[in-house]
Amino acid sequence: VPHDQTLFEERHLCYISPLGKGNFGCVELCRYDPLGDNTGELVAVKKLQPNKGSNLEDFQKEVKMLSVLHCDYIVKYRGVCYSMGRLSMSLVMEYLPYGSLTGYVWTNRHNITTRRMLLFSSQICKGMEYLQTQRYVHRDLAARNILVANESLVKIADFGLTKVLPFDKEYYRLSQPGQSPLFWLAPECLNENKFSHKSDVWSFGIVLHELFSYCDNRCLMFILNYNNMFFCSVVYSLMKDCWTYDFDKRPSFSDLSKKVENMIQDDR
Ligand SMILES: C[C@H](Nc1nc(-c2c[nH]c3ncc(Cl)cc23)ncc1F)C(=O)NCC(F)(F)F
Repeated sequence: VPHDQTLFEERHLCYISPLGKGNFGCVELCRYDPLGDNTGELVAVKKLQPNKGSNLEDFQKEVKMLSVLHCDYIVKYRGVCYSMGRLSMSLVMEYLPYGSLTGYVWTNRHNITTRRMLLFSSQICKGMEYLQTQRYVHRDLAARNILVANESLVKIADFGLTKVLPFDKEYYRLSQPGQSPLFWLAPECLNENKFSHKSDVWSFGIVLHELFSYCDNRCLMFILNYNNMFFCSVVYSLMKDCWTYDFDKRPSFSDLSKKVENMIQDDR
């Protein structure tokens, strides 16, 4: 029987440190070290806090959704770890050493260029385009949910609120107001609990705003040195496109991908 690479044995999963908390439970940095010689790989392990509202069923859906995604711009699923005799499970993902985009951009705000921001924006668009091909609506696209793999690669993560569109509708209507932080939500989400690829586009506009204001939401420190004024205004018009009130008139992620690619070409 071929060894199941996606099954992690709890006894070999060595806790190292906490990575963060979410509304579901927590994510921890662990080393999966079956040889017991510290040569095992580092992984991010998402543990469900059973009593924290989100139940095992939702968690199992999140695991299933992530396990079928294969894209360079989406955090990689590694597998699951069962404990307490399959009564509880953890989601094992690749560990991205540079952490969340929020922290990365703020820490590196003095030497991060417009070009690199545009590269990150383009990668997020491509990741979202891929999600759209799977009919996934992320519903929580924000800089805090983007991870940095290295100086020139970011990945979309945290599929805890993601929904799959029904086959016959291009939007998902929540039965009651969701848990996404309001600032990132499109008007139709707030007014009608309607989520779609276009409401993810609205959130992408907020991510652009976060990126180009160095994830410092207190003030709009746009990149104001004069040679960037051009990009500043072009980036600003891109954000405004994403914030078109009527979701039918909002650009798609493939439209946005092309626009950002053109801006990167123009930046040569
Ligand atoms: C609750 C957890 N929070 C955090 N995670 C990490 C992290 C570093 N490196 C990582 N590598 C793989 C993963 Cl899954 C997380 C991290 N860093 C800071 C955090 F606050 C989380 O999942 N946040 C959502 C998202 F993953 F999108 F950032």
